[in-house]
Amino acid sequence: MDKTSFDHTKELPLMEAFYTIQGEGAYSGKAAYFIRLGGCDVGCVWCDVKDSWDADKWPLRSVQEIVDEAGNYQSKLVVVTGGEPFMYNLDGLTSELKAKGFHINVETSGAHPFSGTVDWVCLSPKKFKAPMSEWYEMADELKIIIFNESDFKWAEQHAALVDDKCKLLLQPEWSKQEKMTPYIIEYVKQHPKWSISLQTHKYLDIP
Ligand SMILES: C[S@@+](CC[C@H](N)C(=O)[O-])C[C@H]1O[C@@H](n2cnc3c(N)ncnc32)[C@H](O)[C@@H]1O
Ligand SMILES: Nc1nc2[nH]cc(C(=O)O)c2c(=O)[nH]1
Ligand code: SF4
Ligand SMILES: [Mg+2]
Repeated sequence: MDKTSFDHTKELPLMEAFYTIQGEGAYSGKAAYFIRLGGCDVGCVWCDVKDSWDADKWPLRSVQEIVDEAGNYQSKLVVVTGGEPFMYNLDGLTSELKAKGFHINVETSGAHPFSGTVDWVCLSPKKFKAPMSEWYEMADELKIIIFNESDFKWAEQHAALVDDKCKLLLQPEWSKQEKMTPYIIEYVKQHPKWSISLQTHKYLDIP
């Protein structure tokens, strides 16, 4: 059966959902409820959540249940991530979250079309499957993962496509952070339109 042949507005494959501190990007340090949908076809060699890739591994959960559980915590900030959340039509999930008063941030590679209603888009383009063009004008932050030195060029190519208000972030790939962070520091000093984003949750040892 086609993995995506169900009504996405009613149910979605949920890998995990957890209340934590946003570790990355502009909202770093803010308490947030994370909804991690299963399924991704982008195939980043360094992905830190490869377990998410096979959507069939994760149970379909009703959108209503997912949203109800989000309501059990103090923060009204939700981060929808994955896997690649836009493999699915997010109209149902996001409209239910909005109805409950959530501020919705999404983490995406941009490799699939946009759907739903969201408040903040973190676009993290991947060489393995580049973003669709519609994402550039929607991005509130552009978060480029620096795995090797060629990624600085990749970063600039994407910075040229987003609009002026978009925050520009360089984030070291976790396994390469000791090697690449000094290059990122120097790059940001030379090109101050960029900021460093660290995966602070990994340093804090929280989810
Ligand atoms: C796991 S992805 C899920 C959302 C979406 N598939 C994406 O890639 O944007 C969440 C964020 O983690 C970043 N990320 C994944 N693996 C990483 C790693 N090994 N080091 C640093 N950042 C990583 C991604 O670039 C993305 O910004
Ligand atoms: N604390 C925390 N912050 C995050 N920011 C983006 C994450 C993700 O995997 O999408 C993530 C995550 O997995 N944990
Ligand atoms: S797009 Fe995101 S979830 Fe998919 S492989 Fe890349 S980092 Fe992992
Ligand atoms: Mg993560």
